Amino acid sequence: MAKEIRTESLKAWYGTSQILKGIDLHIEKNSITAIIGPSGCGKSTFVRCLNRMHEVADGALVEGKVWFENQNLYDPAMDPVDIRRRIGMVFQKPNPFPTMSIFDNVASGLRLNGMRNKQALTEAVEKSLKMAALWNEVKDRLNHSGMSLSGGQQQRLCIARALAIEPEILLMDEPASALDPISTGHVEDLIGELKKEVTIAIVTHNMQQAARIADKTAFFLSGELVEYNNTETMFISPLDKRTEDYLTGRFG
Ligand SMILES: Nc1ncnc2c1ncn2[C@@H]1O[C@H](COP(=O)(O)OP(=O)(O)OP(=O)(O)O)[C@@H](O)[C@H]1O
Repeated sequence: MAKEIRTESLKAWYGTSQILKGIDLHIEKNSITAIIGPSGCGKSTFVRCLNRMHEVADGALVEGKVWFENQNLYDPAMDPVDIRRRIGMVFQKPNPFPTMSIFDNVASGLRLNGMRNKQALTEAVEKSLKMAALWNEVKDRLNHSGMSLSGGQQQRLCIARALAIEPEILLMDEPASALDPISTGHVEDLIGELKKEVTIAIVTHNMQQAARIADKTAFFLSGELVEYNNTETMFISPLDKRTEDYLTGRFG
């Protein structure tokens, strides 16, 4: 079931460089929130803090709180592995497990969680591939390598893999930037459908994409959240001059 997530004074560093300078952002449940801003402003770092991936990097540090419903994900009692299961991630470049079949790619997380029953696995794989709008294209070749698919199909396979373990939040870091316009369209349609099941935060460089799919948009600049609003409102009448300059292509 979809959940909301809310950051409170979220700060992040790589070594001595402070990347996030205290972000308060509410990502509402069953919505799509786009994170936009110029290169290097901290968008990826922000989403990686939401599922405790940031801390995996050398010299990385996080301060502040991330509320997942009423639990702070940075509470010492929280298990990062469990958090990453509940808050899934899809990356910029499709990254299917290269030695695995299509079926095994999608089943991998379920098997890690201990699911062994073949019938249950088969049903879950089918459901995830259907949710990722890939089932019809691969149902007759589930035992082929995941690498045999096109780039756009591989990205939908990665989305199916993330969905298989039924995350409550899905973080997407420029999921369509490596795809051609037709595949991008498929992935965008899919994201629009998925918000019924899962809350989505998506990093994108593509303003048109944010305008097409996001309910809410957050504009980041130099590690700060400059503006957050309904996407339409922000695009039509941004409140901050810096947002307007970015949206009109004056910088970034
Ligand atoms: N592993 C790392 N080690 C050190 N610095 C890093 C690392 N990853 C990112 N950075 C730095 O952190 C800053 C923010 O990077 P981040 O990837 O969060 O920005 P972004 O807004 O997502 O950028 P882009 O749009 O170019 O992907 C940048 O200055 C970047 O160079």
